[in-house]
Amino acid sequence: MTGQHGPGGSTTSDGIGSIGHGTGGVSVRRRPVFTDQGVSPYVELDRDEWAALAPSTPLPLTAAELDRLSGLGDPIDLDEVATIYLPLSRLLNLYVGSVGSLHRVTSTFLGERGDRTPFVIGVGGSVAVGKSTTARVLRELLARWPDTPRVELVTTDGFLYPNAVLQERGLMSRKGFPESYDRRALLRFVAEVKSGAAEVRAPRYDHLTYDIVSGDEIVVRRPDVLIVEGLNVLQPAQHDEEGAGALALSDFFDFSVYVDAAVEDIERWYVERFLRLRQTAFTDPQSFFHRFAALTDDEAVAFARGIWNDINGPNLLQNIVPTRGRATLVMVKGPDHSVSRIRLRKL
Ligand SMILES: Nc1ncnc2c1ncn2[C@@H]1O[C@H](COP(=O)(O)OP(=O)(O)O)[C@@H](O)[C@H]1O
Ligand SMILES: CC(C)(COP(=O)(O)O)[C@@H](O)C(=O)NCCC(=O)O
Repeated sequence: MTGQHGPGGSTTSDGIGSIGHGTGGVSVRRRPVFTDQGVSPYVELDRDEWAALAPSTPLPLTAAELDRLSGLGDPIDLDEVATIYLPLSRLLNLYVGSVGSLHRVTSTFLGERGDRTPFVIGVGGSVAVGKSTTARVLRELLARWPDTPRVELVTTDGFLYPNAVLQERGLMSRKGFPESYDRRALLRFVAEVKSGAAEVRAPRYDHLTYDIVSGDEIVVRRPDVLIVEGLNVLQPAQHDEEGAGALALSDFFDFSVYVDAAVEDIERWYVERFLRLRQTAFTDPQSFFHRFAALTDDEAVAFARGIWNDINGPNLLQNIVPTRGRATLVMVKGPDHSVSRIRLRKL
């Protein structure tokens, strides 16, 4: 995947653009991205160009808060948050304002009371690319903007079919593939939250037992922002037997982020996380992976690579990468997780 990010190709010249409005008002040259298919809808910014958009607001997170945020022991550093994630939260904050105005215009036109509906953000990408970390950082940052104090984060794993169903359908080794989810239930969930329903419930997945927790639920109560994080959030609509067009989950997104990196880096992050979990979560006798806690390092690496090669790698290439061009923003990470480039949809 290296060198094939986003709608592809190298960047060429021209166009002027600025995010402006509280980002320092920087005016920078923006270049349309040309691909084999023609002009892409994205503008591409390298790390420095993006960093120049950082607002002058003081960093609203303390080191202690960041510690809490980090995925599994690899804390994201404060500098990365200030440089990359804070400007992104400002852009999202501007979108929240604009989408709210549009919504009010529609309500006025319809002669309705303009109740605010949650702003919905999708965060997609491979297993182990850093979706959860990105989503958690965005949740903390967005909650600090005055107009979006209530931010809920939901992961799509709650909509995986329970293991018993996956086993019955021969899908246990396809966990994370689109067909391993109850996609209708997921779509209904997001549509209900977006429609402003007072209380919407989702099932909960437990990574420890590797299964849906029966009788447990996540309850979402009219947040200002809902972040939906998962492998398949940008999948196109499923068509029914008659071929009639259905809605895609992303039809309910006001903004979406695809977290991208080279496949070899993501595989390494997956193996490293597996090794860390072996020393922590897997030592719990309740863990689905408990039997692997006693593996030697070499055996554990071979086992994690096996899962990557059989499940997560093929899912990334077959199902997830093809959805990248549907995101509003593509965040490209280098080998150390630092963001090297950002593509933002302008057209
Ligand atoms: N920005 C980051 N800086 C440093 N480490 C990160 C960053 N994002 C993710 N990681 C680490 O990479 C691994 C995968 O991240 P995670 O957010 O759990 O991925 P996903 O939700 O996509 O499976 C974790 O071990 C996490 O700590
Ligand atoms: C639970 C997941 C499918 C991720 O689900 P998501 O929240 O992205 O919908 C994934 O983390 C997973 O467990 N995949 C199965 C292969 C593996 O054990 O890595």
